[in-house]
Amino acid sequence: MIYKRSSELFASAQKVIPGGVNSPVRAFKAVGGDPIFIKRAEGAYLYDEDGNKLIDYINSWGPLILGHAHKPVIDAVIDIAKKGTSFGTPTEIETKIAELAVKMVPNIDKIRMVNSGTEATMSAVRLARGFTGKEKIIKFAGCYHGHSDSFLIQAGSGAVTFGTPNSPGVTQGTAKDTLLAKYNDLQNVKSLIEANKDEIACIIIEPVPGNMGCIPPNKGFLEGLRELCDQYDILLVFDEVMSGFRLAAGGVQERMGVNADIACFGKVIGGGLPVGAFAARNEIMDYLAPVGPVYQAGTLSGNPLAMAAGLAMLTELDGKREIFESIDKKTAYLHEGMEKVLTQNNIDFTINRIGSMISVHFGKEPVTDFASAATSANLGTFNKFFHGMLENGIYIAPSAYETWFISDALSYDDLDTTIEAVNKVAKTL
Ligand SMILES: Cc1ncc(COP(=O)(O)O)c(C=O)c1O
Ligand SMILES: NCC(=O)CCC(=O)O
Repeated sequence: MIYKRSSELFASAQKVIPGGVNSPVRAFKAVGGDPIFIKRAEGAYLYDEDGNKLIDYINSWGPLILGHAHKPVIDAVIDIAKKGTSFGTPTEIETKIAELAVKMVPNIDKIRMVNSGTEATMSAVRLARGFTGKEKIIKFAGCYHGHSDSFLIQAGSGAVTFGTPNSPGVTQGTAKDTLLAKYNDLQNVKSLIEANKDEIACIIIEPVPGNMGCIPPNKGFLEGLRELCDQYDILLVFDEVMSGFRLAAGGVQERMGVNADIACFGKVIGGGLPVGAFAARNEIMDYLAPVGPVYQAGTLSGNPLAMAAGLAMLTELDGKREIFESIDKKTAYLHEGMEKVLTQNNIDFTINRIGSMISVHFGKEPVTDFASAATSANLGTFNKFFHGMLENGIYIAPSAYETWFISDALSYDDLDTTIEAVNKVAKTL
């Protein structure tokens, strides 16, 4: 594959944009080489500026669960854009998407729209603090909740990929209110709570983490957190930015039957436009301004284009619930296929999967938390794997700490092509 024009565009970008990218994970800094500039995309495929066609396993980092340029979403955006792009007033479509989200997600009465997953989690924590009158929060090492200050403590995703899980710029004052727990370790959480009695507003968690690879929660772990939260009067915040409207119509709350007090969304809920949201039962949501005292706002929150894209996406998912089964089956097929060829090629690996979240780790040991994800990251092997896949026309995240984002636009032929590419690349590892 030739990436001449991409490299030229990257050279120009670097002069005026830090690192040439508007979000660090897009850079290939961890794997080496220049990022690929995309010209257009359709269904399961990206077409880059040099005319290469790639099978896409990033899908805009999750939102495009039905593939690129999905017609109902595109049509909805075009239609509404002709009527104006933003009014700064309430619009009917905001109520429509809220009604649909409240219907699809268990255990929520009201939802507030924001512009990103970061805003959703940041606002959820403020709400939890306001509601409980307590200040500390517990987060888990390796979980990523966006880039607001409280969360850049042992954060996953790009923060760990680029070696800054604790970012400079976060004050000591803020950092001291974020207590760090080990994922899948209930005893550790309990000790933290005991040591900070009556001070913890919420536990925030990716109920199925995707930002240290995909890590399934151990049996009883989420249930145990729910019990601890009930026992100690702590709110449980599920960050479902990645898992929401993906692992089930109602996210992890539905799929695993554990209720959160506040659920955060992003990615799929915006259909590829900038949307985040947080939701809870009335008692909690009515603590928000203008009803309650906790302030939260946004000039472009509930933007008509974004709401139209999100509504079209959720309408598709709600109307065709079989999509969730279809995408799970495709991911299971990919899982089995990759497992087979990696085994045949004597590669040390672990594949983690729940539904349509999957990650390949180049180590034999189980990957159950941040420490084991880091041990199995084997960056040298991963980087070779990444570039080998790319050379074979397969685009996966340029980081050993990301889940693959599967879309239902992938055909079984695409999956076979991918498995064959894994087979070829495995011989070079
Ligand atoms: C679980 C999780 N929470 C929050 C975020 C932040 O979302 P955004 O990038 O839209 O700010 C992300 C994605 O990056 C995420 O994966
Ligand atoms: N796992 C990280 C993401 O999904 C977010 C992408 C970004 O930060 O650009």
